[in-house]
Amino acid sequence: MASLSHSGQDACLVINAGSSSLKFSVIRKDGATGLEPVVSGQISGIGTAPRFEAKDAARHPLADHRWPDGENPGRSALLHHLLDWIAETLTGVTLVAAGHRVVHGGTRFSAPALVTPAVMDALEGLIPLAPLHEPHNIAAMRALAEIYPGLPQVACFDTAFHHDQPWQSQTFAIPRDLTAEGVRRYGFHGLSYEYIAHRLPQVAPELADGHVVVCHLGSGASLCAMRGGRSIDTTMGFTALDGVPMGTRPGAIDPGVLIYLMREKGYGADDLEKLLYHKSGLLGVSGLSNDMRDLENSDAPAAAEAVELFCHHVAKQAAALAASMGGLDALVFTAGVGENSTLVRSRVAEKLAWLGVALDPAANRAKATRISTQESRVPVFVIPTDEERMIARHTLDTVAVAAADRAA
Ligand SMILES: Nc1ncnc2c1ncn2[C@@H]1O[C@H](COP(=O)(O)OP(=O)(O)O)[C@@H](O)[C@H]1O
Ligand SMILES: CC(=O)OP(=O)(O)O
Ligand SMILES: [Mg+2]
Repeated sequence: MASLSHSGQDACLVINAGSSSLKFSVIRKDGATGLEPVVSGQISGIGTAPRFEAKDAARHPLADHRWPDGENPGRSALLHHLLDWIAETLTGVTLVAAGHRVVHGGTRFSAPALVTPAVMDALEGLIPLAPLHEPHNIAAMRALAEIYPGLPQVACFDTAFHHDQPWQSQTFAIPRDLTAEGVRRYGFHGLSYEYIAHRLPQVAPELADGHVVVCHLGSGASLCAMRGGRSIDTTMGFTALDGVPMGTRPGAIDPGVLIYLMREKGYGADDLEKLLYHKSGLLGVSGLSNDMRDLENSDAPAAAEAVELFCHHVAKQAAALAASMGGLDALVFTAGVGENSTLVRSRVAEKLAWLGVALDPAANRAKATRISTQESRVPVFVIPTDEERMIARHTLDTVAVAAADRAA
């Protein structure tokens, strides 16, 4: 077992439970404002072929473990594997806080919150709005409370970044009493978009006030229209089902389909939830896999069709978001698929050529930061996201404010 000794260093543990992954990072404060990862990694391929990888600060491998075929450990076993590994490996690091990505904050949470039993109960109430994520976010909080009693924990919300969007981006065309109850569009992947909003001015200062569409394409996928670093509109809505197709979710679907399935085929709420969260998207269309890598490596026509449908909707939504904010000055790709799939980026860009998008194939293959040609009217960037860094920053700030309040 590798051991990392960083004696006397105060650090923040970050847990980010996505739909196909469990990402983590231990991040220490470096000077007054800097943050430096001590160790980071993820369990990817949850539900298909789980793999645990961890790297030290210099990105040298510390762990790489795959479970044997047929042994498919559940979420809870994988979380405990991860937490045991962290406890055994990180000797000498003093954890001063833990931060969690929490997918849904509902109407109550629009900023990071210290985790208390009452907060956890409130988050339990949001499980029906994010069944693929919220239970795992809460499970990580409860597990850490047992292993590290007294460690301050902070919930950082995916919905918070979208909180101040214009009303027309947040409102469904339904009776106002339902809107007032909170049946509205919230948007997700906000920690990722917030990180990109912070990185973009460093990568392209001339775009500080530009109209930017950010494509967060992972196992869950959404797009965000951003101007001046603020969210103007996004493709996900009340839940993380809306928008573009994903690993196992369909994206936007005519609600009439759901009424048809209920009336004519006897579907109940649980059947619909299974269909929409677990059996649709790339998996449903290909009949093979929810993982973009498997589809790109397959010769099956249905795999190619699934990739094509995904790219079709990403391009269509990018154009819709450009209309929503009144322009398109740059396009950004991020997250698992956005950062790694040359094919998806190139297909999406081809479909947006009429808007002035032109990729440089060599730069695209090389995963350069700027992948468009010099002539492209719309520059295109690949910017790796870092939700964990965003969570660490919010967590340490929230804990410091709480300590100052107690001292006052
Ligand atoms: N080299 C690659 N080529 C294509 N797709 C990739 C590659 N590496 C990762 N991916 C895709 O990224 C997805 C995971 O993205 P990620 O953002 O980590 O997801 P999430 O956080 O939603 O679980 C995988 O399901 C896989 O489809
Ligand atoms: C909100 C969401 O879909 O998250 P992820 O992409 O991490 O599954
Ligand atoms: Mg994710």
